[in-house]
Amino acid sequence: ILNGVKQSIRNFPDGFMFGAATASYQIEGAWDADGKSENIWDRLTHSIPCRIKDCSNGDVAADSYNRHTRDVEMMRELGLDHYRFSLSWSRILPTSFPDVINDAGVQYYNNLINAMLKYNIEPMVTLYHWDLPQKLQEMGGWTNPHVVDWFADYARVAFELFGDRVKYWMTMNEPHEICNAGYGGMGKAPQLNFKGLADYMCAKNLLVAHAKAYHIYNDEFKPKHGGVVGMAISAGWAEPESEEHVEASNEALLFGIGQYAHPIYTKEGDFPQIMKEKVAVKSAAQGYYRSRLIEFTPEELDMVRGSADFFGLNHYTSSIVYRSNVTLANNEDSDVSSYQPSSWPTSASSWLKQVPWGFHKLLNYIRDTYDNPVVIITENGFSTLGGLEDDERISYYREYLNAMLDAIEEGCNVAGYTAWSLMDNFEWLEGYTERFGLYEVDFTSANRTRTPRKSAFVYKEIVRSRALDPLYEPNTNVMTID
Ligand SMILES: O=S(=O)(O)CCCN1CCN(CCO[C@@H]2O[C@H](CO)[C@@H](O)[C@H](O)[C@H]2O)CC1
Repeated sequence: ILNGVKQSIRNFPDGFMFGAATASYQIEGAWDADGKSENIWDRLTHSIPCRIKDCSNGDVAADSYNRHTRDVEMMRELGLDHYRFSLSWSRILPTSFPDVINDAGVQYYNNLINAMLKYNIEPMVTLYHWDLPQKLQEMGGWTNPHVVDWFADYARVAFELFGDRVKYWMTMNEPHEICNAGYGGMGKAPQLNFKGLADYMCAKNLLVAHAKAYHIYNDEFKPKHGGVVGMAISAGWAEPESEEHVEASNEALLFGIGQYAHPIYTKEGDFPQIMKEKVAVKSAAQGYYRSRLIEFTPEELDMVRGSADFFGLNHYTSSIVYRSNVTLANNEDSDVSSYQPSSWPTSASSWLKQVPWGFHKLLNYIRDTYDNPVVIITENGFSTLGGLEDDERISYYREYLNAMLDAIEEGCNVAGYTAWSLMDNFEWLEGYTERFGLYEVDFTSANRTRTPRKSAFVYKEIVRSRALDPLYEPNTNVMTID
């Protein structure tokens, strides 16, 4: 009983998978060690260092390239079922192409995977988590249609190298960040900032590249290894400001999650109809001869439709949306505006507010819009400015897991949950100023000491007991491997 309210313990479904996630550029370091070649984040952080808030970079980061033993120990301390990490394309293929395979780089991933399997921790591998080889960006990167073959060739090498032990694959992490933020804005490398043009080229090429990799796995590797392939799509919930803005909310979701989920997870495939219509009309009005949104060919439509065995979802927060009546800037194709009320609990990240009911609504939306696919939460987590007594992060995890259990009780087919992140890491343009780790990393120490936060002990107990007990108070004196 807490404040007079009975606190009930909630159990997770049998077989539910609990994990934690990281990404190559954010944790590995060793940016040019043992034959790895330059990627677009090396280039951005080295050429314009203070584009990053603290003028830092991932040259060393958490030094996981040299510390996979400690990383696996942390997974064992938490008792994880799975660990999601990404492969560095330019560490495995230094020329970007399969003519040269970098054995030292492959060895790092083999050592990590083999150590995980030794302790029954399921590797969940993301092929691409934003660290494109710089050479490929110089040839147009994701706006160049040839990226489909570049990515497919890289994917086939990864399936050949690790497919005998890795059963859970994701092709891309957060296509919206890759394309809309990286090519349509300044939010991510390469900061091309051609909104309404390069972002749409990226979106189409990325989806076709994803599908090609999916079919390679499905045709050439699944028969002998039996794994699954999906994509980790990021999505915030869009809550209508009032009844009159419900249509604006639907449009925000279609331009957000729908841009990447519709082509893959709906029966008809393709970009959402309203997106195609709005961009075509706006493009014509601007005097473009063709729509700025690049169309799929009929063959591409068929290739992309149904190209996933599960729905990977990265979710953090929500916003309030309404139909804006301001005249839109050029190439702004969705006339929907959004904001986050100042009353919503904050985090160390300007965009991340604690809105658990938004998670519940988003899961119901995915159930209803994409015919209740198997969903794996591939990222969910909370940022602080540091410190080990992270009660806010504990509250966030409990609230979001509670909301997820509500959605599961309403029929949402959620098979697993992955906390972002196992450890503090390079938070892109925010550098090391925002911390997402269950483990704190001391970036001033030579061996990048990892220390469990209070939230690590709480998450460990959730994984051990397969239950959510809002009253559990951990003993944080010593972390053990049980
Ligand atoms: O949600 S709303 O629509 O109300 C506002 C959108 C704000 N976006 C959401 C996605 N986020 C990228 C998340 O990025 C993910 O999360 C981690 C923490 O940032 C990163 O470290 C991971 O690498 C990345 O996969 C950037 C900000």
